[in-house]
Amino acid sequence: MLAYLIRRSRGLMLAATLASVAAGLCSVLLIAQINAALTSDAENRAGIAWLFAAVAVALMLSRMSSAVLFERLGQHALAELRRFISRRVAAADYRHLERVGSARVQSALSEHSTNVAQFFVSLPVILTNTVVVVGCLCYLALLSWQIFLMAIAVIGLGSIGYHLAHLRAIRLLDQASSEQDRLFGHFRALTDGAKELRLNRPKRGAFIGEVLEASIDGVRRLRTRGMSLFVVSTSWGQFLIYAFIGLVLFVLVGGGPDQTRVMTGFALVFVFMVTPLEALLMNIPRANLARVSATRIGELTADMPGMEGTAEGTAPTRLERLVLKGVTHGYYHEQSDDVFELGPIDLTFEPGEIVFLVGGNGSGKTTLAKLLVGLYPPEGGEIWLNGERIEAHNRDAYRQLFSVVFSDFHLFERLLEAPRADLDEEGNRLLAKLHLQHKVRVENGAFSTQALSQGQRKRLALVVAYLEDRPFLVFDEWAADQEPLFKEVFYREVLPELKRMGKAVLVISHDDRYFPLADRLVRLESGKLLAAEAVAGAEVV
Ligand SMILES: Nc1ncnc2c1ncn2[C@@H]1O[C@H](COP(=O)(O)OP(=O)(O)OP(=O)(O)O)[C@@H](O)[C@H]1O
Repeated sequence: MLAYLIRRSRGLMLAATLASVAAGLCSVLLIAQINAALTSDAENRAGIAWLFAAVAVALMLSRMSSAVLFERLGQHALAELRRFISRRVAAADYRHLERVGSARVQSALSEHSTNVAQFFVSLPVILTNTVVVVGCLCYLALLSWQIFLMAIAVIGLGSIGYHLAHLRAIRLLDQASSEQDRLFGHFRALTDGAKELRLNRPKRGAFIGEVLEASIDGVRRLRTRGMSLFVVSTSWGQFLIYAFIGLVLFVLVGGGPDQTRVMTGFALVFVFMVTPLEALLMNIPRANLARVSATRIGELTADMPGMEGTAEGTAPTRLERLVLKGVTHGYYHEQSDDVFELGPIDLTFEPGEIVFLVGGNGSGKTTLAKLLVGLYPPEGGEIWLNGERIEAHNRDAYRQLFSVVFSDFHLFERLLEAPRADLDEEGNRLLAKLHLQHKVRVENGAFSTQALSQGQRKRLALVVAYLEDRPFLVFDEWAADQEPLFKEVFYREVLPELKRMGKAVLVISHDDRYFPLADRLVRLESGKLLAAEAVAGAEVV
């Protein structure tokens, strides 16, 4: 994921890296000038002063550009990631998305994306300071190669300890990330379940104390342990630096003729090198946190199969005949280790026909609707539309045949679905038909408000389905929360009007007094279509 982001903004990345490296080099040059000024005689100093001033200005400019460019990169990366994740989620296979759940997606879009963007803020610090440290080591090598080798040995020793601690810390941060994904689900429950939590004190207490806070604490504990390990390894690294400085200054530098020059050089280089080294040690953990988050985002999006056939096929505009031949679908329930099997289902739909799908709770009506409209590809059997078999490559085009109001429908702020010139006019006509004209208007392609009752919002969803003007409409218990007047309007006015318009309509319903209005009644029981003779009333199956 990080590599992908770096590739996406290669030019900016290169410029920012060059600016960081230039800043590092200028820093090292500056220390060399200071050392030269300390040990040179008066007449050479004027030349050194000009060089010093030039390098100081170059350092300021390169630091500025590197920080600005990396800030830009960070924001760019954040926007890019959010775009990327949103697109992947929008295009993901629906069944897979149901399994992943919204908490993981929310976590990836917010915290993980921010962590990854933070990587680009840490990167210039890491780059600049690496150059400074490497430059200082080279300068040390020029002053004394024995001490240089010593420094390398100490750095090697420090790195091993640092690395081992890091491996453990990253594992802890990874566990913290998984817990955090769960935590985002609990945050959602905090608002989605606001009513239930207020009405039931023991439930509220248990949820807050045992579920939410336990999860908050879990993230805190794992993060604290992970980050503490980083701090411990950072302190270990810092200790080694000072141990090395002490060793060189008090033990290794003998009393040779060059002693003052070498000692001044070392003292300067060390003092100069300590801050970059510390900055390096502090910023590597942040980069690692970004890596953990990037891996999470990578996992979420990589095993998110795209919807089939989104790029191909023109959407069908006509329905002549839709046939389900022995289609099946199964849900595996992990906790109870059982499977819900729907089908095999054989059904045919034609334009201008109102079909009622009825059955007890959990009999598989919604699942059958999802199969019919192509949200679930059939695990067995076939779907044929107008003599053409629906397969992976044309499934997305096939889905464009339907308008559905599911029982857990979502209303978008804008009426995105119907780019037509008379959208406002037609929308307001339909609102009036459903007695909503005094509550809400369609203005500039959007509903003026959504602050309505659930039944009223469902009427808005019906307006949207009308405006989409698709050949096949599916209503999943649309009338369930409507008052008797609107049940009458729905069953006796809306459905016949849709029939007259030549639409095929599948109505999932529990309103048995309206069953005789169906052209055909399809009854499901435990995932199986009931035999025709078992249903009284309208024509069956
Ligand atoms: N996303 C899912 N994951 C796993 N199992 C599911 C899922 N959705 C439904 N099921 C299971 O499939 C079975 C059928 O569910 P479905 O929602 O299709 O029934 P239904 O007839 O529409 O019920 P209701 O009248 O209550 O809406 C149920 O036993 C349910 O447990």
